[in-house]
Amino acid sequence: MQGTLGVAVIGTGRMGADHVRRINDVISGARVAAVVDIDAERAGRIADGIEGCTAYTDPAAAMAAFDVDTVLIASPGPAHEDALLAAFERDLPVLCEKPLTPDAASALRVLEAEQKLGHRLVQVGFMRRYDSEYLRLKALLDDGGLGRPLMLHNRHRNASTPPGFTNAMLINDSVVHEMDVTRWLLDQEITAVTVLRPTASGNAPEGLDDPQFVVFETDGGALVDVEINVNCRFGYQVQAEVVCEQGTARIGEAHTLLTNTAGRWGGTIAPDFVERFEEAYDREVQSWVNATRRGQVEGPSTWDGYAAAAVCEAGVRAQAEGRRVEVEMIERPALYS
Ligand SMILES: NC(=O)C1=CN([C@@H]2O[C@H](COP(=O)(O)OP(=O)(O)OC[C@H]3O[C@@H](n4cnc5c(N)ncnc54)[C@H](O)[C@@H]3O)[C@@H](O)[C@H]2O)C=CC1
Ligand SMILES: O=C1[C@@H](O)[C@H](O)[C@@H](O)[C@H](O)[C@H]1O
Repeated sequence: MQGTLGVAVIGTGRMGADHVRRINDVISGARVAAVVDIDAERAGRIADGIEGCTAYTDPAAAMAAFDVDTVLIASPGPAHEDALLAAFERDLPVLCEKPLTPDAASALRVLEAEQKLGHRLVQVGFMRRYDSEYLRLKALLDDGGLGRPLMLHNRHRNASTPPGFTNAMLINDSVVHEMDVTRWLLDQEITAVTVLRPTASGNAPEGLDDPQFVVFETDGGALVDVEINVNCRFGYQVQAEVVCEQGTARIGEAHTLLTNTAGRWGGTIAPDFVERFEEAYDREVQSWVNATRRGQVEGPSTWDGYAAAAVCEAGVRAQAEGRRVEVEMIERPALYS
């Protein structure tokens, strides 16, 4: 696909609006040709500020527009399947925000639909794979100098959660990122999940058990733990430390300016993911546009989205039933080998 790509951005909430800004002002090779939201006023407001951009309430109508070449899905997870299948009908490349879909059965339907097409169309928005610190950690592990990875410790802290955030969302919306980075960094599949809960924080809203401690086992024999702590109040932190046979490596602690002043030493903590992962989102969307213009599909695939959904399903059951749950997954299809 040559020339400037016309993108239809579906869902113009927090992430969608940020991706619209990114496509307009930050990256090259694409423009926002359409925005779609069930909230017509919201979509209209965004379209009004962009030359040549049309607002829609129906994703399929936007995809049918003559100037739409690609689709960026940033609606809530339960709306992804319909939007993905509509994009497949028109053979349009898609960048789909995580999660691919909210459960393994719907992710499998999407996986099967893409296989019927016979070629990949989807890049899933697991943006940590584009973060400079995670990329360095991945390169170090692939280099092999640290030896075999034995353990991976993760900390995932959010300042607060939006209203209505549930225990299942803690797994499906938040820990899903650690599921993806575990599979990607270690190049191993997750085979079982256990969820433990300490005493709930006084900051946790009614009905949410926060923080939680999640453990993954992998088919390569590694153990992975995740502190998920989404109402920590002090800011947004994502950290990882891998313990290998010949050494350890850690990211996420000092990616900021460090100052010494008045008897104090330290840096700042990002308030949220939009700031902490700003460069990663930029790199993710630019890579998607570049690959699409070359006629290629790269990055986290529908298979990665399905695998994460299968691990999420085990995680939600492990959480609800208070026991270790094994992950059930199909064999990796040839299209994703
Ligand atoms: N990669 C990352 O770090 C992050 C990814 N996300 C993901 O981005 C997606 C959107 O999340 P947010 O922007 O936080 O949600 P949001 O609630 O701020 O925005 C969602 C928007 O989609 C619209 N919408 C709802 N159903 C729709 C449909 N069927 N068709 C079109 N529009 C529809 C809503 O009216 C709203 O404007 C989710 O999949 C979420 O998991 C969210 C936060 C961070
Ligand atoms: O994807 C995201 C949110 O949906 C989720 O709620 C946060 O916990 C994550 O840190 C963020 O990256």
